[in-house]
Amino acid sequence: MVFPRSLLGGTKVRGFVNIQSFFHPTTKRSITTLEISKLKDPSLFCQNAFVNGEWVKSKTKKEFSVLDPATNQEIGKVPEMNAEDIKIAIKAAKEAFKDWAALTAKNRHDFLKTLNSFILDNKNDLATILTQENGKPINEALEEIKYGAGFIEWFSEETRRTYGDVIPSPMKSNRILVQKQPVGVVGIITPWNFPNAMITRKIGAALAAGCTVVIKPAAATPFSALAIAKLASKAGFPKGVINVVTAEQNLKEVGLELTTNPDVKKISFTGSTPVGKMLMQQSSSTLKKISLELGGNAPFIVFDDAEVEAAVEGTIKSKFRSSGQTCVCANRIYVQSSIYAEFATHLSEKVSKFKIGNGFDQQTTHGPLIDEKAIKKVTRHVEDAVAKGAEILVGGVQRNGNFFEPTVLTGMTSEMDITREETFGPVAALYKFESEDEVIKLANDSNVGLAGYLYSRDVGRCWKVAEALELGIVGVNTGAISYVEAPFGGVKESGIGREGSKYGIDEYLNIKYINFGGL
Ligand SMILES: NC(=O)c1ccc[n+]([C@@H]2O[C@H](COP(=O)([O-])OP(=O)(O)OC[C@H]3O[C@@H](n4cnc5c(N)ncnc54)[C@H](O)[C@@H]3O)[C@@H](O)[C@H]2O)c1
Ligand SMILES: O=CCCC(=O)O
Repeated sequence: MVFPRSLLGGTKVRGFVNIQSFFHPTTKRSITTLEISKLKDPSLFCQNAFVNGEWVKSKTKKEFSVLDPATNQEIGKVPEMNAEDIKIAIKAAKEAFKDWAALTAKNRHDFLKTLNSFILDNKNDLATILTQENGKPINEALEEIKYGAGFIEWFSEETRRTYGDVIPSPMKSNRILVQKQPVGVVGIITPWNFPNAMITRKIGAALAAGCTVVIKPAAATPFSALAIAKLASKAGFPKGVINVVTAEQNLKEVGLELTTNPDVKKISFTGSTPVGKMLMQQSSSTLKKISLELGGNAPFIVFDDAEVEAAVEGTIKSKFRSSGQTCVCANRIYVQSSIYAEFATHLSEKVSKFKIGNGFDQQTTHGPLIDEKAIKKVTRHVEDAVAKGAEILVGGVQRNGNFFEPTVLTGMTSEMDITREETFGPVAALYKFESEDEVIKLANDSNVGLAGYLYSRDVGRCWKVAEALELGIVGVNTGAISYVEAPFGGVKESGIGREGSKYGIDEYLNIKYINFGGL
């Protein structure tokens, strides 16, 4: 069920917002328009998988369709691969590994630097492919392409800094040497919400370290991954170093092959916590190294000494990026009681001005959700909250297809589903709190710990609360936290390992200790 307009009281909800202004008529654009048909370089739109330097179909001869989430129109088809196909890709990556790992760091730097410049040269086409398959507004897609290219550039530089150590030995005749070596073939599994950057964040580090990769992108967004492979192939990467495999129905057997094949030495996964746990379990059979970037349930805390306008801006940045479909999106917004009403009013005013629509329309500020399943989850969260006493200040309604109105809820309590589950949609849920100790306790009352945010002008409080939060990432007086230079990752059930930053490359390196004697 979705909320009928009558339940929301016509065009006004609690005197705040004209919800009619949400609807962006251009959402009704012709479903025959496919922006990918206008690419400057049409060869970037690839409908085959990429294995051992070749564009291939599946042994199954089957394909699956990829839909534009804004219109549900088919964009194209990619191969439905099975375990046999994946074995071939893994074998290619294994064969390529020896030579790739043996290159000098400077050689690998040069390959990655070329890929970085090819991505930037083609950023408009890559953004078009991304918006077509993911739905996010074109300018946001462009930002993602630049963010994604940044990881390739960053790790092209880090490859030359994989330093070892010489450690003082307890023996006069010996020296303890530490060398870092690539782990081998890496299986990479990525989600649909950042179809470009979640791949480049991993392959940048893996390739820089000297590993080769088999990438399995999300079934909803394979074209961004295949476009990266096309550019890598144009950049001259040797065959087998980068492979991209695709699957939808055969997901389980493909995942099983990647996680149990003894030639894969590491799994790097970004996605939901339940799938991450399962892949970790499967990977234990061959004891693979593992990195997991999983779900979050970000607390966003606004103390009464914060600048309310700045906190509202930060909330919008954090909560509504990609229509709420990021792992670091604010999920529980805790506002101190004395400024709660003021904060809710300001936030609602801003949110009511958003324009939902097709990502290719310049007026659109927020695109569709990825699919019907996502709409159902958001709807369930809103319905559950309302049934348990929350009030809708703005939105709360599904529009046509995969569009959901950006929503602000007040009167949230711990019993509501949103408190425990990541909504992954455009719902700002406001909770009232009284004291610092209380809000730290509430924020930490979660099985996951990826990102969180706090706003206050009291420096002592900022330090104390930031250190007390059980999270991998804390934004203090900012709603933006993602940079290639910063370590990205969570604690608790949000995952294992860090991506980006100077730490990211270590996830793809083994430490070898050489006891050098006879001196
Ligand atoms: N921590 C991070 O850096 C980060 C970044 C982005 C997204 N996420 C999380 O990702 C989730 C949303 O993404 P999603 O819905 O695509 O997650 P998901 O776990 O359903 O899927 C992620 C990837 O895993 C694949 N997959 C699913 N089942 C599989 C199986 N049995 N074997 C092998 N592969 C399998 C999917 O095809 C996809 O490629 C959210 O929970 C979000 O918080 C985390
Ligand atoms: O969705 C999670 C990753 C988004 C980011 O890198 O900021």
